[in-house]
Amino acid sequence: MSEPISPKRVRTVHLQQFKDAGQRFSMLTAYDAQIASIFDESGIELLLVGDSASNVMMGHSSTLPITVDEMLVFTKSVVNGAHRALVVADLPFGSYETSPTQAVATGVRFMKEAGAQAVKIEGGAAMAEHVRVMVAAGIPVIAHIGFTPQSEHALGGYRVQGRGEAAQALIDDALALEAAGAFCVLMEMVPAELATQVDRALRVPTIGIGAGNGTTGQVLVWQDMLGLGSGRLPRFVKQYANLREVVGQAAAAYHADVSAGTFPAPEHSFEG
Ligand SMILES: Nc1nc(=O)c2c([nH]1)NC[C@@H]1CN(c3ccc(C(=O)N[C@@H](CCC(=O)O)C(=O)O)cc3)CN21
Ligand SMILES: CC(C)C(=O)C(=O)O
Ligand SMILES: [Mg+2]
Repeated sequence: MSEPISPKRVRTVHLQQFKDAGQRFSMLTAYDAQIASIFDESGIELLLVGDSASNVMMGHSSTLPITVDEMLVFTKSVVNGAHRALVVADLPFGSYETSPTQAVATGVRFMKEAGAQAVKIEGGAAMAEHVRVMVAAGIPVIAHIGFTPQSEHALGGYRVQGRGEAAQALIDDALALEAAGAFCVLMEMVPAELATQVDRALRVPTIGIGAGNGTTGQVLVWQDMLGLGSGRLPRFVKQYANLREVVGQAAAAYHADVSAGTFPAPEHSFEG
């Protein structure tokens, strides 16, 4: 077993070192400074300011409506809370697909205005030229393939990608995006064996969500992982805590104290 990789500040080069050393790294989403600092201090290497903020922060039913300006606020907040982890911003739907020029312009905003150290875009080989031009402009890019939620209407719903004949196309997408200069390829809802095969076919590290145990890294949406939401969780989530219960019980206890007149007590009050 090689020495654990534990940089003072995580950079893209370290993620390559993880893969080269046969080690795994972790990514969680974050949308605010306090949660970012907790995950940062817990050793999470990568923080994703996901466009899942559209769902978990704003209450929309998909990622499609969130805007660049909204994502910039969440990204600035995470950058302010993160000291060690690498902060990656999701480029939202409609902000990069039109052209490599549009993708560079949006990526530059996330780096210049919010301090993101990398960005993520959804799409396969059709986005390879976008990635190439972004990387040439100095924007580190994670390529997101498999189930790409921004394309849910084109894909016909939330479903596993790359089964059967589609497997080769997914491998080809991954290779094209690596060749274009993506420093990482993220796979969402892909059969475990296929994701493992992609990780082995690529030099660069892979990150999985619903992609089994053979990717270099893993990512989850933090509210799913910590049990803050109310809905049914996707199969790929492991729930490590039940914050909804903790927070709900605390709020109810506060409400009861206020109703009963037991909060505030003298120690919470000021004398004249
Ligand atoms: N809270 C949250 N968690 C996420 O993981 C997430 C978001 N939001 N928003 C953006 C995308 C959308 N994602 C999702 C959301 C739901 C399923 C889901 O319901 N999956 C089911 C059905 C799979 C199938 O039928 O093949 C599952 O059981 O996994 C999958 C991916 C992942 N991302
Ligand atoms: C689920 C992850 C990969 C994501 O793209 C997001 O949180 O928006
Ligand atoms: Mg996303």
